[in-house]
Amino acid sequence: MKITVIGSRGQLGQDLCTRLIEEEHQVSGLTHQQISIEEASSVASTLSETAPDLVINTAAYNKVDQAESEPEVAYAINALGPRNLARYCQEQQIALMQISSDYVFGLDLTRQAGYREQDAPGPVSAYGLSKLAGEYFVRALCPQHYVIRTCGLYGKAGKTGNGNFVETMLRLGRERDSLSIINDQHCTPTSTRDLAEALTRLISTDQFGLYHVTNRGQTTWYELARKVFEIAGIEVETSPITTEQYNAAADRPRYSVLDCSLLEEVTQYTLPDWQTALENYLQS
Ligand SMILES: NC(=O)C1=CN([C@@H]2O[C@H](COP(=O)(O)OP(=O)(O)OC[C@H]3O[C@@H](n4cnc5c(N)ncnc54)[C@H](OP(=O)(O)O)[C@@H]3O)[C@@H](O)[C@H]2O)C=CC1
Ligand SMILES: Cc1cn([C@H]2C[C@H](O)[C@@H](COP(=O)(O)OP(=O)(O)O[C@H]3O[C@@H](C)C(=O)[C@@H](O)[C@H]3O)O2)c(=O)[nH]c1=O
Repeated sequence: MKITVIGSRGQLGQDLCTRLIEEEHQVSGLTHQQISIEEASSVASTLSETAPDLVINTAAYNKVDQAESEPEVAYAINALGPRNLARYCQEQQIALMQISSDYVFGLDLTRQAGYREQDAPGPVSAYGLSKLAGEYFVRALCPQHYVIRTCGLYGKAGKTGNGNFVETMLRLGRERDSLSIINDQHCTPTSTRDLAEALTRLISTDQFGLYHVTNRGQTTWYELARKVFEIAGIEVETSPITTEQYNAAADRPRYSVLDCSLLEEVTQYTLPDWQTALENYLQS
């Protein structure tokens, strides 16, 4: 298939390009220097050159706290960007895959079971709201769509690019004597290598729709950080704290674990559990 990956220097973009090329797809990667998804003219001119059968959009505004003070910027990239792409793909009758987030959930404070695709979303942050709007534009405007919700991404491009939680912990764990980390936000951090594998399998099915895709199991940021330190052999004192104690600019879901059984049914593929994924990442 002829595939254009937008955000090709990012964590997911890079691993996805590698995996798709291994499967002998004809891949064009677009960097932020080559396309600005919030500009319809940039979308049309760039995509008419690569002329794909499928566009995969991994580009986004990902600064969750900063989005609270500049929600219009987050909305332009995360909502109007996918809208531009959806319009273009619908006009050209090609397929679009949009990557979204577990942060479209969070409003339900009593939730304790993994979210299915048919569960009602309810974001608690400007970032989450902008990603949800992006999902709706793609689902409403482009019939041949995949919308993928995932969580807590880490991949090798995060070592040098925009960073990730695991890399932040490796750095802070070596720099500081003690760290306070949130222990009341439950989710499933996901390796972009495993996510890229799942998405590569999904596009071979032509089963369009909304999918939840994460590694297996669930944890908290505190437990994840402790596992990072254990695997990396870093000795640092860690204290579990609450979301309120951390007092970030943006609120986050207390529970945003995603149930991935639809993906498993459609692709016959189950992602590794989060601990195995983390070991693979830190050992590679
Ligand atoms: N990171 C995470 O923990 C999670 C991410 N997601 C979603 O997964 C997707 C991939 O995330 P991830 O790989 O971590 O992201 P990265 O930040 O690693 O990569 C995103 C890429 O998109 C580019 N980009 C940013 N803005 C634009 C724009 N306006 N037009 C074109 N390109 C742009 C960036 O370029 P530059 O850096 O040069 O601006 C960067 O190369 C995103 O949709 C994100 O919302 C979902 C859940 C968790
Ligand atoms: C650095 C640090 C963070 N934290 C907390 C803050 C936050 O609640 C949590 C994760 O922090 P981060 O800033 O890495 O991640 P955050 O921006 O909340 O992560 C999100 O990224 C976006 C793009 C998504 O779509 C989500 O799926 C999610 O993974 O860890 C601590 O408790 N202690 C610390 O020392």
